[in-house]
Amino acid sequence: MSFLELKNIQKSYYLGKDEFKVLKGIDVAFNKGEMISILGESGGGKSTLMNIIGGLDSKYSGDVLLNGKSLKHETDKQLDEYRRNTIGFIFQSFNLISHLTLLDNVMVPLEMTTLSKSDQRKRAEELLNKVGLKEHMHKHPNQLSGGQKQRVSIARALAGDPEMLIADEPTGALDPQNTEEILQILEDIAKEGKLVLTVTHSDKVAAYGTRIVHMTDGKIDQDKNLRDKFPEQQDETLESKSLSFGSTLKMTWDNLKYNLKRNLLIIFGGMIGIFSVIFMLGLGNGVRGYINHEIYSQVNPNSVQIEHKNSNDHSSFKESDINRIKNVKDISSAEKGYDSSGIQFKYGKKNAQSQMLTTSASTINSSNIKKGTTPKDNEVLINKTTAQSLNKNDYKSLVGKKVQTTFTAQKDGRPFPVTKNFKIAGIYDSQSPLVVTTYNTVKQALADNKIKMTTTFIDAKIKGGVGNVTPVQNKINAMKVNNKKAYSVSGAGSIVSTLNTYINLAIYVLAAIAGISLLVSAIMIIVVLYISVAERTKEIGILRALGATKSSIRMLFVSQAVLLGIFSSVISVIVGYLLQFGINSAVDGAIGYSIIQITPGNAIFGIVISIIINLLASILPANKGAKLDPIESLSAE
Ligand SMILES: Nc1ncnc2c1ncn2[C@@H]1O[C@H](COP(=O)(O)OP(=O)(O)OP(=O)(O)O)[C@@H](O)[C@H]1O
Repeated sequence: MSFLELKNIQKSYYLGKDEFKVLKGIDVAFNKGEMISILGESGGGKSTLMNIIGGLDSKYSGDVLLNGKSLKHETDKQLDEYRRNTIGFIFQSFNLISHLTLLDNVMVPLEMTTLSKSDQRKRAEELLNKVGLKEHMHKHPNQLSGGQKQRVSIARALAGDPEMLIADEPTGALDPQNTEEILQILEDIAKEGKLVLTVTHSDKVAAYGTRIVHMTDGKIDQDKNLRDKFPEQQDETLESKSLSFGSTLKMTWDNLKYNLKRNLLIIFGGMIGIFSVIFMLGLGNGVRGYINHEIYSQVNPNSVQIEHKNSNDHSSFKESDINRIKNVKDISSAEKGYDSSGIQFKYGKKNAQSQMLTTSASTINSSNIKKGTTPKDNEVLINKTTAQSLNKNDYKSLVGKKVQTTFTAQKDGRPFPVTKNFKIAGIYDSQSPLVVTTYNTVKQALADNKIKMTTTFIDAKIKGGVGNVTPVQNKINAMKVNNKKAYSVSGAGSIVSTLNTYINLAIYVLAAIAGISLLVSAIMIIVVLYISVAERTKEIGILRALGATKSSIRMLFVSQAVLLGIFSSVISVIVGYLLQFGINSAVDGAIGYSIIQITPGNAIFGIVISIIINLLASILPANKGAKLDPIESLSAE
């Protein structure tokens, strides 16, 4: 059984409906240790035959048998494997990958073997040494002479330890001296027991082989042994695998570095979109935080007051009302409350006024109390403006002092002024002109005037964040007593909550507008990748010839897009944080608040969205690259 056997191989090309028969029935057998020169007229079908033998073309009739096993009807994957394991290609135009160093070019087939990284490198260096180029291994192909390039391509063809070498016009572009040297290397390879198939036009080159096969008009018309073939050797071959993700990534990385300026521009373009989104979100967080901070410093948004739905109803709330409110989910407490408008103070000769007396201490944020504490029985908490009216020079000294306080109550359906001396428990600084005291204090003051205490509102507190306020308010507003809506809720929380909804809406609209530039960068990535596929068509052909699978080619472009996305977004995040630092340092002094707050969540969102967009943008170009025909790609200029 021969190593390689061709049986009645026929191949036609079609131009429209016209059939051009190129191979018209090739029957021939080759063995390892042979150095075969394929001679023939130009256009006789030699390259077409080599493509079939090399597993690059599977559209033919007849059969190619390798060790008796047919190559036909094989899947793409099996043909990829066949090229990796069995074939090494050497081309007339060398077909080295220009953005990789010599070492990396030779490493490509080795990365498709199961050898360890260090063994791969060792073997690549040995092979470069064998062809006399070890000291040039860090150069790029464009820094070499033609003869040197061909030697690199021989080293690369041998790297995967193939059983057969296909050399299509290997010396076509070389001077006589280099031709001689290359042929010597090819002969040495045959001597090692490999099958070497060399396509040539030159009789001189053909004479170097052990056998000449001549083709005319798509058929073999001469098959002549020149000398004995070299002995076959049974040595272990390298086990192959498809290109690993890491190797693909490294190739992409090398390509990015090779086209550095262009890629920096693309990264910059992508950055604009991601940066705008991250920055808008950060600014939104800052503005929302600032507004909330300002509001919360004045009031407690989780404190609500429940009044009668009917504003003409001045009746006292009952225990049953309080229990009803207490049972509402997320209400942490509900207490009797009293309020009255139009408060007057007298301290010595000084008078002052305040808008409202309330028993709801929680409406005042305790952090705003400048001096003293919240009031106990027979005490009041007043605001700074009121205190300053009573003692301009040293308002804080009023804490602990007694002031005459007058508020208006209802007696027999008429307004009735109630006057009593209360101790000032504390002074707070806020714009709300409230006077706070306890329920019992009011009750006692009214009793002194023979007035029955009325609970004018229910003072309730809501658990959790400000987000709980609106739902709880809605529930209470909807509650019915005797089939009628009974309560009306007021408090700062619902305003804060509504305000936040509007601010969030504005942030998302702004971020979405900024996001339009992401669409632009996605289109940019699509265009760039299509250009990249066009530029790297030859490289795709080379990689496919070396046994890379379609998915490896796809991965090459997907990883290019993803890497670009990672770089743009990570730089955007860094720039965003730097700008945040700069702006906040400048503004902090003026408003006492960090107005830009990019959260880790925003940063991660930016990076993830950038990767997803680039990933999606890479699908079409990457598929185009993967589907390219290896033979056509190899002939790309
Ligand atoms: N993709 C193709 N579509 C149509 N015709 C093709 C295609 N590839 C090759 N041919 C034709 O097939 C014939 C054989 O081409 P092939 O390249 O195999 O010849 P060759 O013997 O290698 O020639 P040369 O020595 O000049 O390289 C030629 O006439 C060529 O024009």
